[in-house]
Amino acid sequence: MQLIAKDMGIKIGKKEIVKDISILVKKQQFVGLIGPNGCGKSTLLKSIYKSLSPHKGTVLLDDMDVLKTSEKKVSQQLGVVGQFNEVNFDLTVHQMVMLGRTPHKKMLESDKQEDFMIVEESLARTNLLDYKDRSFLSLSGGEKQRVILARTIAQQPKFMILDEPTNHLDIRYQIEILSCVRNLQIGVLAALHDLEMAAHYCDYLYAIKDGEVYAQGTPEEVLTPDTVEALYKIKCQTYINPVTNGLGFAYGV
Ligand SMILES: Nc1ncnc2c1ncn2[C@@H]1O[C@H](COP(=O)(O)OP(=O)(O)OP(=O)(O)O)[C@@H](O)[C@H]1O
Repeated sequence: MQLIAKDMGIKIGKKEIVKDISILVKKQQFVGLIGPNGCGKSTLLKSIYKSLSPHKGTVLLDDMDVLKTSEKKVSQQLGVVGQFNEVNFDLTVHQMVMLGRTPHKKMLESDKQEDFMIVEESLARTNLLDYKDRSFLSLSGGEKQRVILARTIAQQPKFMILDEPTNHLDIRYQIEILSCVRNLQIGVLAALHDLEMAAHYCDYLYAIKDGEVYAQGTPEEVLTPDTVEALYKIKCQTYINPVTNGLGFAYGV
């Protein structure tokens, strides 16, 4: 599915947090949002997945007008892994991941064989098969994050929004999770802080600064020392990472 978020403007109180941003994610593209803390990435993503109302703008998933479509219909197509995933009630990991099937069910419809198979596959993809009977609340932050991703995979979305999906994850799981998402071969829009990960996984990047698009293009076009220095107000040099053969970054203040 293709996502077009056009002319998005978002105010919180009187403050304009997002000022006229347009984003395009072509079919099966992995697009990243980068930028310093507080620049408006989460706010923009929330407005795209209907958790916040923009004061202007349009969001199209193929020809579905997301802002004018019911949440249930949107969630049959759009999966979200948000930044804070705390829940107050306890469920097993298996039950949590089964919740991902909800948008595809009628009210009070019970779980079918197909749902169990999809949940099993989602647990396998996220390396969680051994955790399925564990209580969600007993898990570490990183394990919880993987369960939320498994739940979103079980939803079988055609497009995914990820807000800092690798928060809490150690380096190995950061790589595993982003590879897992990439392998889904669906359109993805993800806010990422790690620039090496962004360079490695993203086809296209939008750099956000003060609620506006400061730069956009391929990772090589956007992640130049000048742009990184302007975004984060640090010193930066890029190099070829000898392990990944991708872009590497050296930082200093
Ligand atoms: N409910 C709110 N009330 C007041 N200000 C808010 C609210 N939500 C967000 N903001 C402000 O909007 C700005 C953008 O926040 P946002 O969470 O979108 O940034 P971000 O780029 O995702 O940052 P981070 O990288 O830290 O997650 C921040 O200055 C934040 O304090």
